[in-house]
Amino acid sequence: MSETILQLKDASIYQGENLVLSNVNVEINKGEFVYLIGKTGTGKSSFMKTLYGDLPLNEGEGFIVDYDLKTLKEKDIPFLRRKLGVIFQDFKLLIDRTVNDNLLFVLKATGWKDKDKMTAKVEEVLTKVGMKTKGFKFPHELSGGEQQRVAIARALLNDPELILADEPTGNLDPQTSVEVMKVLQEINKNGNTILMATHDYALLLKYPSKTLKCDENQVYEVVQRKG
Ligand SMILES: Nc1ncnc2c1ncn2[C@@H]1O[C@H](COP(=O)(O)OP(=O)(O)OP(=O)(O)O)[C@@H](O)[C@H]1O
Repeated sequence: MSETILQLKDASIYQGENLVLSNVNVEINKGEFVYLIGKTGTGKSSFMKTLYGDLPLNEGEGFIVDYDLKTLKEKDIPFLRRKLGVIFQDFKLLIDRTVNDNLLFVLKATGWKDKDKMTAKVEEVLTKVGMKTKGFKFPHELSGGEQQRVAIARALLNDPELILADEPTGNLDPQTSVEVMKVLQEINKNGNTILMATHDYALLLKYPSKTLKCDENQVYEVVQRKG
């Protein structure tokens, strides 16, 4: 039987007083790669933010990696985020330290203590994204695509049950986007569940997968045409 990683039932998503999405019914199972598409302003980021606890869920039901979004407390959020790997359009790397130190910083902040294990973990995740030899570099010494690979490596540090990627290729040229996408596909093949918001239809066509669309305050699954 497939394991449910995310389930929203009749959920409404708000930005303050404004209703962004209503009657959201979405289920994501372990191992799936799911796109979230929709025009600008239709609520993709708000949807993602609700999932990682940046926006509260006040209406409907929402369960994500064993957390109930409806009863989520402020103090639970860091623990929820440890089970999620979040990737943003603008990478969000710390610019004042090397790639290795960016990753070690996250491990320390999430309670890792053993130096050897930390070094081994950093090497493991950098290897997964093809950046093993670049750990000594500072973010500004890397291309956009390389910085995004590091951000993906960072998202993998605590073996997340679900990766939420909000427009991860939004700042990259088409060729680099495909390279980053290949990394995400590889990670998915190795068992990680991924939800990726994007407006890059070229990627969707090249790597077809289950697709959810935000439109007119609704989220629904779209069937991709073949050929
Ligand atoms: N901080 C905020 N406060 C109030 N309203 C907001 C806020 N952020 C977004 N909104 C509104 O919520 C709606 C959905 O925005 P959201 O950013 O989720 O869309 P999106 O689909 O991710 O767009 P984009 O592709 O441009 O990132 C929009 O009408 C937007 O104006």
